[in-house]
Amino acid sequence: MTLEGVSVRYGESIAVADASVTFTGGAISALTGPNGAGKSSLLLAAYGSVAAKGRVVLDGEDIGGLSAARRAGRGLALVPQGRQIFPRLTVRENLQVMADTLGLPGAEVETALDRFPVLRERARALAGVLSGGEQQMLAVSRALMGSPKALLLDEMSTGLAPLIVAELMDTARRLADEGTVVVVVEPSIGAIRDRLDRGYVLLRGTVSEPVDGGRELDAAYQRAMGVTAAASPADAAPQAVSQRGGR
Ligand SMILES: Nc1ncnc2c1ncn2[C@@H]1O[C@H](COP(=O)(O)OP(=O)(O)OP(=O)(O)O)[C@@H](O)[C@H]1O
Repeated sequence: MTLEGVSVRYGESIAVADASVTFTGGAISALTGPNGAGKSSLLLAAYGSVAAKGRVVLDGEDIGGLSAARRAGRGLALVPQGRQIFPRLTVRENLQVMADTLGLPGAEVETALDRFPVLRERARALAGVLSGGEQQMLAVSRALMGSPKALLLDEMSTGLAPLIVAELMDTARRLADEGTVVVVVEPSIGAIRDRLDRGYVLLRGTVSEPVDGGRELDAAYQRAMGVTAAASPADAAPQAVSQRGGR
């Protein structure tokens, strides 16, 4: 999946500045950077939840002009920050809503319940009473309905116990191994860095060169932040790049 020249503005303020980046299938890619750097805005722009300029190419098709619902129909899935499940609906009903939205058969709800054993056990519980980790599993399982080509996970690990994060990353790895584009966005990648194939640092709306390996990405992030402290804002942003290819 390729984002080309994506920009997001909120009034006068520029959250994402002409970002170009390719996330390939078969790999877990990360986007990291400090709070307010524009990470969520870039994901929301890709998903179509905020107005943005630029191209969003998935599987060779520019879906940048489509609504979020149509992008979902083309195979793009987002687990937003805060999960955004329906707290007053049961686990099963949350999954049913997605099945209805995407026009999927009821069997897909059963498949989604079986993706994490805890969802099957809590199928009739209100989603709002689930623990944070259980809600995240529900959000991920719901996003995977319809077998997306690309899965965007915004701050998936926030507030979760290491074992839950590990289970979610196992799922991410399985998806990547099947060829799915998996993108995790985290302000701190320490807990998952050994699970990452490559990544990018986002500073003030500008995306860095790709960095191979989670440890290397962590180091690049630290360096970028060090440079920020020592130099002028214009010097601080990593070099923007334009890449082509990928899914
Ligand atoms: N709906 C909005 N209206 C106005 N400004 C916004 C809106 N959403 C985000 N911003 C601003 O855009 C900038 C980028 O925000 P964004 O949430 O994309 O950053 P982020 O890197 O995801 O941050 P965090 O790690 O804290 O979630 C910030 O300055 C933020 O205040």
